[in-house]
Amino acid sequence: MTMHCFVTGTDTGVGKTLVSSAMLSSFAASGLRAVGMKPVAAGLDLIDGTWRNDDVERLQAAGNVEAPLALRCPCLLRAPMAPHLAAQDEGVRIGLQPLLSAYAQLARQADAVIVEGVGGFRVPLADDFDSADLAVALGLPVVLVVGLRLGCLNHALLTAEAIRARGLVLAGWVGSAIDPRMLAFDDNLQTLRARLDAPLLGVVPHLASPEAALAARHLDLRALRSTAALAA
Ligand SMILES: Nc1ncnc2c1ncn2[C@@H]1O[C@H](COP(=O)(O)OP(=O)(O)OP(=O)(O)O)[C@@H](O)[C@H]1O
Ligand SMILES: C[C@H](N)[C@H](N)CCCCCC(=O)O
Ligand SMILES: [Mg+2]
Repeated sequence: MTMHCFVTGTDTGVGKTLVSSAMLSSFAASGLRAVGMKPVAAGLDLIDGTWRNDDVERLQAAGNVEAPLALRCPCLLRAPMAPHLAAQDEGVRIGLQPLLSAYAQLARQADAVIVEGVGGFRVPLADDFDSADLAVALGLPVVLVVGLRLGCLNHALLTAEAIRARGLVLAGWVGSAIDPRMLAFDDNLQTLRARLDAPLLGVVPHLASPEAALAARHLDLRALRSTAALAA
């Protein structure tokens, strides 16, 4: 059975990479061939003479399939900003076909390709397509990461609506406690549980060391199996 999915979030900086890495770590530990893909990454840092993107590196570290960078991240952009603007600065245009082709190649080598979107669900990628169009073109079940902070109820509900409006399956959602001081934490979670109408795959508490394997302890991915079977 394949467990490929598209991970989106309520915003940028809400825990998509942490949760995607935790999913990869969990799938790899259960014996699946798991690989992370970041189709479009914006933000390169010069580390030891090499330009690196933190998301791409974290996803790679959490998976167990060796694949070339060109497949794991076909579109690496320098500036940490909206990807279509970063692309414009570099005089390039983000195209859908290279992203789909890279995904197809990864999917041939893995049981679980975890595709991390960029920012929130409707981030523009070019004049004529956005991140939601990419999810549709990939045809993957979607996992929504809700960064638990004030404002996340509205963002989560709008995102779930947008996912379903495109005919995609919201396979599950994960809460990530990005704000350790959030008021009424449990009541907010309960509100999301009651209204998202999708399986809760876990709540990652605010971790002092936000690492994949530690976050994975808070996930239960069994509910994804039924959706994966539908999508296969
Ligand atoms: N549960 C948590 N506990 C502690 N820190 C967290 C938690 N979830 C996320 N973080 C931290 O919040 C920051 C943003 O998380 P992450 O990089 O996973 O977000 P993202 O949604 O992938 O962002 P981007 O849109 O840039 O890809 C990171 O520093 C991460 O370690
Ligand atoms: C650079 C950052 N970490 C993300 N990768 C890009 C987020 C783009 C957000 C665009 C927007 O919704 O305004
Ligand atoms: Mg990320």
